[in-house]
Amino acid sequence: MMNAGKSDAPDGGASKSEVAAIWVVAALIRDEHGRVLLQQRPAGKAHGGLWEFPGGKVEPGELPGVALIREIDEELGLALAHGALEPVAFAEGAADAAGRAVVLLLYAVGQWEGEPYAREGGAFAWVEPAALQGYPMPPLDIELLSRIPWKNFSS
Ligand SMILES: Nc1nc2c([nH]c(=O)n2[C@@H]2O[C@H](COP(=O)(O)OP(=O)(O)OP(=O)(O)O)[C@@H](O)[C@H]2O)c(=O)[nH]1
Repeated sequence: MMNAGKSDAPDGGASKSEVAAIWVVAALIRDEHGRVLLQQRPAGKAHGGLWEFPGGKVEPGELPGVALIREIDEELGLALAHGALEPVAFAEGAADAAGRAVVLLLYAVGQWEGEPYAREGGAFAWVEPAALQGYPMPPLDIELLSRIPWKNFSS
């Protein structure tokens, strides 16, 4: 049913034509022990100090999987295998005052190579799945975490 009043839809009430989506991709990377790689956002940036699934913005015209491979190489120096990316969950944020909404796509990474190092500074950590909730995260990463079907990823 159409809602003529103020909307509580994901666009936060902004007119649809005023909302621009930012597409962001993130990786669920696990090591041989089943631990998950988290990255800490640098202080001074939006959500600074919070821990997120590593990734970044999709560039205009770029395929999400290609963006994820690029971002993980740029940020952590890991090489992901394109054929081994599996969509897991997504989360969508309300538009902010500037009419900007974020759509965050999480991919499980079946195969990767290299040793992570923080190429752009900041910290990263390998975290047991049961301990992930102890790491303060931005809102959409919290949603993704709640949607991960862990039974599909038993080690
Ligand atoms: N991972 C994540 N990103 C979010 C959330 N909410 C939200 O607005 N974002 C925004 O989504 C974008 C993620 O892209 P990014 O990781 O490349 O961000 P960045 O600050 O390094 O951007 P930059 O490359 O322009 O410096 C950022 O603008 C971040 O603020 C959220 O809940 N989780």
